[in-house]
Amino acid sequence: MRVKICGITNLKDALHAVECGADALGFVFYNKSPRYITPAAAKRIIDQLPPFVERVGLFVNEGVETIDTVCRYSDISRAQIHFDVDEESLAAIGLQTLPVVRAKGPEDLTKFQDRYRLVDAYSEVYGGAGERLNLEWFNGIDCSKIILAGGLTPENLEQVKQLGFYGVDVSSGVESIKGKKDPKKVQQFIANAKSL
Ligand SMILES: O=C(O)c1ccccc1NCC(=O)[C@H](O)[C@H](O)COP(=O)(O)O
Repeated sequence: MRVKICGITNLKDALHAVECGADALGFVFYNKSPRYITPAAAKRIIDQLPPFVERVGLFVNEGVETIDTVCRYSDISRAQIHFDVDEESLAAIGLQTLPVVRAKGPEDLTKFQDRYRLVDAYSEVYGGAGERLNLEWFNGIDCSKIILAGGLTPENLEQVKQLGFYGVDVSSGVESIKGKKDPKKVQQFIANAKSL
């Protein structure tokens, strides 16, 4: 099970998550988020990371040029797209992408079904809301290219064991306050995910 720790705002949390085995770190470039980080601050963190860590930049309602510019400057390896896009728009972005499905019901789970995608619970704040999805929606769905997000915690990860997700993503469920990760929760979340 791959693990993304999202909403990284400081070097200490970034290095701790990597030491615990995180496969990816998420950097929120949406300035209305309590986890917002500037491209310059993200670059300072990313420049200190060891090899083989996916650096995911999160974008809400940004144009291709902005996405490309920020990702190139901050050394982001994949752009996570939190707004409605089609395949043509994704292809125009100059690096690997991760489309986000903000699911309101099971009918949303087949969007981008041939792609690796992050499936999150729909929320008005675009993400990081701590809201769960109904896992029954995934029964009978090929989850091998889905990264599950939304209200996950070290304690509730067990519930997703049988569904065959490619990975899991978490932000608020491993925080002490918004924008600050709790080291013990991060360590437990990653250990539990890797044992599924
Ligand atoms: O985390 C945020 O504050 C955020 C703000 C705006 C767009 C996306 C955002 N996060 C996206 C993520 O991938 C979160 O990790 C995902 O929504 C799960 O969050 P949580 O339910 O808090 O684990």
